[in-house]
Amino acid sequence: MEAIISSSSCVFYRFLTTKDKFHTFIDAKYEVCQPDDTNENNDTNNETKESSVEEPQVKKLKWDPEDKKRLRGQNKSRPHRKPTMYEEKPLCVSVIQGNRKCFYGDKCKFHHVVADYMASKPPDIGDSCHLFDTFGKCQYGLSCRFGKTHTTADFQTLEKADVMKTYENRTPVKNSLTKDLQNSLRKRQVSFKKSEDYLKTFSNYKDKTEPKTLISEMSIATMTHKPMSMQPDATVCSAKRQISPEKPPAIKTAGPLTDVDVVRLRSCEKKQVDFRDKLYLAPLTTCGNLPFRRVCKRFGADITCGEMAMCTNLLQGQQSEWALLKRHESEDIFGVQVEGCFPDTMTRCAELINNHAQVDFVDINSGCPIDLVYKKGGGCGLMARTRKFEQIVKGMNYVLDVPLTVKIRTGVHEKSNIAHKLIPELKNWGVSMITLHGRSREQRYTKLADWDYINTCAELASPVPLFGNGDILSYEDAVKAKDTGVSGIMIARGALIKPWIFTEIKESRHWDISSTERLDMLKDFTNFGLEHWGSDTRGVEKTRNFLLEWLSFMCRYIPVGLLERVPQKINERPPYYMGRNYLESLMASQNVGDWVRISEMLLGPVPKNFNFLPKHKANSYK
Ligand SMILES: Cc1cc2nc3c(=O)[nH]c(=O)nc-3n(C[C@H](O)[C@H](O)[C@H](O)COP(=O)(O)O)c2cc1C
Repeated sequence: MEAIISSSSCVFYRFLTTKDKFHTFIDAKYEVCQPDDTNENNDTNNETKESSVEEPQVKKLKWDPEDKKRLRGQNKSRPHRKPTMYEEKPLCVSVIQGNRKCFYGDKCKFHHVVADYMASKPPDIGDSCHLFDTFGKCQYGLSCRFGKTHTTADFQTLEKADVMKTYENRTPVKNSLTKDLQNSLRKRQVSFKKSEDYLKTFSNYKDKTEPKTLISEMSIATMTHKPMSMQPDATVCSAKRQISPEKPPAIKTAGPLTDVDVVRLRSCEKKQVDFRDKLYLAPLTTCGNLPFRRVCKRFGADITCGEMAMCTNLLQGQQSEWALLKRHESEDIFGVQVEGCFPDTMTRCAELINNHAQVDFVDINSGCPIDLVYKKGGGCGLMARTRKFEQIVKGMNYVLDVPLTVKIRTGVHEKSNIAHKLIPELKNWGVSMITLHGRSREQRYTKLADWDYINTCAELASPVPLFGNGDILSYEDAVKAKDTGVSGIMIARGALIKPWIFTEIKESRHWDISSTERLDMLKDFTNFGLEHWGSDTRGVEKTRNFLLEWLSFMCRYIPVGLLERVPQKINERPPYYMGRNYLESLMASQNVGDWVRISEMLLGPVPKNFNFLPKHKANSYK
């Protein structure tokens, strides 16, 4: 290879087009792992205090602190700096919000004297504030890093009344956790009436406080909720009628009593979502945040899903976990993904989401391979714990008014696929859609997804829609995938590498996107990020961090105009090449220093002592 450019932090080589320069790219978001000694065929998982359902066969998992060091897929050793560390003494929120009384009084360690804060504040990043321009008001006021445009010489903050009017009574982002709900969850004052009804069907359920209802006499089997297309309405509806408690509780309404207050949705009246032939942006921990999803929506993604949330954390009212459920108004078909391993917590969590969030579907992540989840019996561990899986699916389906979907893998071990055995069961248990990632847990990303197997499974799943997932990076890949008979496709890394893949698929073309267009896309992301995480130093650094995580995938894109043969394949490592201009070369660099440089074009210089190592370390080379 011939070195062309050499700068302090990066070296590019002219793209020599011999095939031998391509070698398999082993992506290991979650590193490749060995089969572990969990007994897959038994319910060998832990019973923790979170579960009140007795499971006599359950073997306790011993928590060995030494194991922590060995947890795979966590990348725990990477340097971690909280965005709060970048500002020594921020301005107190009480001052930002208009000099209201500081809750912490004398003990508050933040600035209260505006002039002192302004003297120590780092310089502004840009001349216009996206929040001020868009909403007519910047809630970060004096602490905004683009604040000059909306701050007067005597430190007053400005507002644009006419622009503000457009946003009156409009909430572009939904599903925030309210303080009231958080307090109720912490004090365990939230009612899980429907979940309790369901959980009482277990003969070994411990809650002795509630009198038994009709439900306890019913077999779980009668509670199966098959999608409308598969089951005559009468079967489902009569089962539902039986399980209502004999005396319904008094109805609380916030106005006159209407049908909506009295008549609950029957399972056959569950909200329906037409999943077929849609492009589904995969749930992506860390990278699939709300600003990134907004970018993908603009490029044509049809279905979006929140990052995986842990059901126990949601039930505890953890703010950071609830942030994963947030939905932007542009996300018209939006679901949330939850992970858990017990029927009681998963059922309650579904009821909580049903009652307090606006979602179109709820997805169970039974494909997650990471040790932290798998060893507890969650993620793809559930695929081998069919009894628990059944109870979870039926319980969640019972409490949800929206469809329940499931994401699975081919199986746990490489040479023993189990998805085909599970799919007929999932149909019977009543899931509304199945996504199949065509690789096993053991394989991670080392081999190509098995689309022949996905095809077989799609036939088995019919009439329940099955989405195929794995290795789609071009519209040709998508066409081939659809030909296998799947109802739709899910795209994960392909969207991170080139979010415009959705446009390419919809328009059946290769888009030789320019580096300026890509920079504009990154600019949109940073603006959405500032809206989402804030335009103060903390928000700017959070936005930068998520931008860098994304750039660690995006650098793998090779511009169409430079390819010897189209399309680029996901499992081929991009060779070193020189772009058609400086920016294109910079965007192709696999050096963290260059990603940081791109972030500086959009978000100003990094703070002192800044360091970054991507979470998904397979993508970081320096
Ligand atoms: C960065 C990253 C984060 C992911 N996070 C999740 C997740 O939260 N939930 C999930 O079900 N799968 C997650 N996955 C797996 C993807 O959804 C998808 O199943 C997998 O990457 C295969 O699709 P692909 O070949 O199109 O990348 C993640 C994958 C990546 C690369």
